[in-house]
Amino acid sequence: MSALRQPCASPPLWSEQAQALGRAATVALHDELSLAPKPGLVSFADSGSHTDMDASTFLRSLFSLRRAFPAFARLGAAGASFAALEQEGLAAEARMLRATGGINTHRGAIFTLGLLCAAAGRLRSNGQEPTPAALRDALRQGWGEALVARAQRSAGAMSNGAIAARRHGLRGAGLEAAEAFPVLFEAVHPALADALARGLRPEQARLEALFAAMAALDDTNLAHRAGLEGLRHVQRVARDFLAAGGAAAPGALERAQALHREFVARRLSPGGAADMLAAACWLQRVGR
Ligand SMILES: CC(C)(COP(=O)(O)OP(=O)(O)OC[C@H]1O[C@@H](n2cnc3c(N)ncnc32)[C@H](O[C@H]2O[C@H](COP(=O)(O)OP(=O)(O)OP(=O)(O)O)[C@@H](O)[C@H]2O)[C@@H]1O)[C@@H](O)C(=O)NCCC(=O)NCCS
Ligand SMILES: Nc1ncnc2[nH]cnc12
Repeated sequence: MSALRQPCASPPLWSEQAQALGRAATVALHDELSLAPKPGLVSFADSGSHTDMDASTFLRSLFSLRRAFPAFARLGAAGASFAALEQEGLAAEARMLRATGGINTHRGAIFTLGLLCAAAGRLRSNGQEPTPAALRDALRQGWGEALVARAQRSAGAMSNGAIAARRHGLRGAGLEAAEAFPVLFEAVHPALADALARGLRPEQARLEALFAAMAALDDTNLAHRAGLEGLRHVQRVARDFLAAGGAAAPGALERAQALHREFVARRLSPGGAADMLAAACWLQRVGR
């Protein structure tokens, strides 16, 4: 057999595409990190409501994850089982924790963006575009049943998120995934896409998307730190911000900055909403 005919002489096209899908996830996490002001969250400006991490902790975490997201996309392209994705996710979490000295920077993001990369890899390997609708279908068809079973199994788990979800009857990360991320696809990504279509600058559009996430998500980080009252407060102020014209309104940046100060004073940190922003930035890059 000639060299040209040998199977696997060069990586298949979808392997390069998996690399691009995964790289877009790392870039999207950087998009999220670099947005400021961002109420209660870590940015290059400050550490928000956190005393154990700053932007350099997040950068170390990002660097440690650079191979994980292409791996998720390749697994998706190869038709991998949910168990294989979970194994990759746990290995990525372990690398993140080694890189950050045990601090949880991106556990939720590994889960959400990992699943999205896997779904996009699956689509690309079938010659399909990772549009929002196609991604939701691929998630449901590929791993929907396993995600539902996982959400039921983990209802008794002892993670911060599971405890908060149980105590307050919230839709945590597992349930969002089991329903193919309704908040991301129905609220956060549309807010980002619409803001860009209206001509807002990328940073303004990301601020709008972050507030859309804060308004709609049952963010278990908030409930863990500040109870149901803290979560509902954040959802209310986010809805008010959007109703007052959002990121395009005069004085929006000052209002976001004032909320940042208030959240820091109350130790509020919408980490789940930050993950939704990153996921929307990834979607904007790969699946318009
Ligand atoms: C499915 C898991 C993500 C586990 O989820 P679970 O709900 O059991 O609990 P947590 O371990 O608490 O993690 C959930 C993280 O998901 C983000 N999040 C919160 N609410 C939502 C929501 N409604 N929808 C989607 N995502 C949500 C959030 O992640 C971000 O915040 C973290 C940093 O916050 P911080 O304030 O520092 O929090 P902590 O250090 O935890 O506590 P304190 O400082 O307050 O004391 C950071 O992770 C952000 O990304 C939640 O934290 C998952 O662990 C799992 O099953 N993994 C398996 C492997 C895997 O990834 N598989 C992937 C493919 S199958
Ligand atoms: N920028 C950020 N600050 C704090 N927690 C987060 N979780 C995800 N992104 C975050």
